[in-house]
Amino acid sequence: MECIGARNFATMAVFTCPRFKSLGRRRIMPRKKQPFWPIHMKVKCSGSESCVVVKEDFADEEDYIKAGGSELVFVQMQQNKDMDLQSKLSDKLRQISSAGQTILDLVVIGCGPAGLALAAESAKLGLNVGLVGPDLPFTNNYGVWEDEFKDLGLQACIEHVWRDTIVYLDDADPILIGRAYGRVSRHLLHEELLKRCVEAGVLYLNSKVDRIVESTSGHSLVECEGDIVIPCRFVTVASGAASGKFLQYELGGPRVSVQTAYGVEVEVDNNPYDPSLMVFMDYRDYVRHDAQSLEAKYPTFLYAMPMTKTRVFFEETCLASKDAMPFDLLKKKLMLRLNTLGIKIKKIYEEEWSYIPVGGSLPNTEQKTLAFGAAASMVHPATGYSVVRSLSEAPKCASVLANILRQNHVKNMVTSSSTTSISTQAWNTLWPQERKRQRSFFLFGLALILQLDIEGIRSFFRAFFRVPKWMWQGFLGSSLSSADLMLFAFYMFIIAPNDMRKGLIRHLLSDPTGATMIRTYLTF
Ligand SMILES: CC(C)=CCC/C(C)=C/C=C/C(C)=C/C=C/C(C)=C/C=C/C=C(C)/C=C/C=C(C)/C=C/C=C(\C)CCC=C(C)C
Repeated sequence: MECIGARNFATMAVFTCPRFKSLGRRRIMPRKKQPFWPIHMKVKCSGSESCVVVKEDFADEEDYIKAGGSELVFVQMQQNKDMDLQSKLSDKLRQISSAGQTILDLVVIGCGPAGLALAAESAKLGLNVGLVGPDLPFTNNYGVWEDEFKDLGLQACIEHVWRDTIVYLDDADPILIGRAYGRVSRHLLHEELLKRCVEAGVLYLNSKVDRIVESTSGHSLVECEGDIVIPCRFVTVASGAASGKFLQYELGGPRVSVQTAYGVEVEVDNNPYDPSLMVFMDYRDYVRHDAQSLEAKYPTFLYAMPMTKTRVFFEETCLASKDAMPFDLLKKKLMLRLNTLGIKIKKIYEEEWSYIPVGGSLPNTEQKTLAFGAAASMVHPATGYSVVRSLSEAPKCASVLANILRQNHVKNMVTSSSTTSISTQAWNTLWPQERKRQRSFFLFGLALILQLDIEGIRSFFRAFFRVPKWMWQGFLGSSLSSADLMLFAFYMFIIAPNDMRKGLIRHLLSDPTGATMIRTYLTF
């Protein structure tokens, strides 16, 4: 078995889409037309550490693309500490399901931040909760606004805080945002969420779900590998954007776009960035590309976290594009940028490839199976951020599930029609009309960004960061109501230069997302 030729396997997350067969130096993906099978391979890395490659399981490539458009591959190191905790949970659910007597209130599929948070919050409210998914640590380096993470009581999981955040759009005045930014330790966050699950009594099963079926008594049966079947009242899929195999999405919605990024955490000489400031976006030109070139087709920015003067995490990011920007190109742009800035890389600690589907359709809210996190289209379409929203909505979603179960007395009496109607109630709480209005606005914004070239993006963000702080903060944090978003739109319109104003009106009148937004706003 071969690994990707990265220098450090400890934290590398790799996401590829079918277009990208080659990542870094070695080819690890099955070629087109080969069947898609689950891969679970142990690989020897440095010393006693071992890596695991896991690929989601789909019937075929088409099925996979339908499910979310991308092929997901995670390469990561298993860490004993995290694994020990999960394994403790593991045995219990296996025992219960083999005894075949207990019907759980809720089974959550997926052990990422969204799945763990929802499982813990639901169990805290007294529900019998099972959690099923692969036994793996988190892979992503999350960046968050410090105040938002503090509000979630997760401050202790932030490993580095910058007192302020800066945006460079051109060589003129940079924009100081006036908000502290933090880097989340994925290990601490994982441990904290696991601890919450253990304390709340979540039952864990380290397995892969094959299918979800309905029993004649109205319960759902979660069929896992190894002939384990878990009966439950509710199933919630929280296994990320590629959860399409268990869910149906609305037909005719907007196409999924993609946010791609390539990052390196490095030791450098000549770092020009102030270590007390987090660089949220650096859109300055470092090399002039021919307007027709592939590089110009994908406007990118640098996202940089200077941990010290010499240790920095740099990430070249394409905010959104219709087709995923090739990773080779992202990497090339990053290296050219660093080179032009005179930054000399002395050592690479880790590399990160990030592929985040943004936009796309909402889940079909008539289905019985529920979804949460990226599987429930909770990724912010115009920014790609999702972890804070999932963590902050987990208690609300859990309390809705708990109330619905209580009100319907389904602990003693479940029929297929009652569970369908309680699923509808749960879906309506997750995606009420108000949320749909907000999302239609974000999708309109996403479609706008997609058609801008680098100059257009610069003037757009110049206007964006000039609206009152509560507006742009609320926009990024998905906390503006649909009415606030209208106010924000008018504000942007007023302060925008004339050509941007024309562009906004043209986009509103001609892009299908404009018509959808107006329709959604008028639906009550
Ligand atoms: C690993 C992981 C997880 C990750 C990695 C990756 C990265 C690094 C990422 C990053 C990202 C970022 C930084 C992002 C950011 C973003 C932003 C800032 C965004 C923003 C956006 C904005 C928008 C969209 C806006 C919009 C606006 C609008 C739509 C407006 C409109 C207006 C109008 C229409 C007007 C009207 C008026 C009349 C009619 C008069």
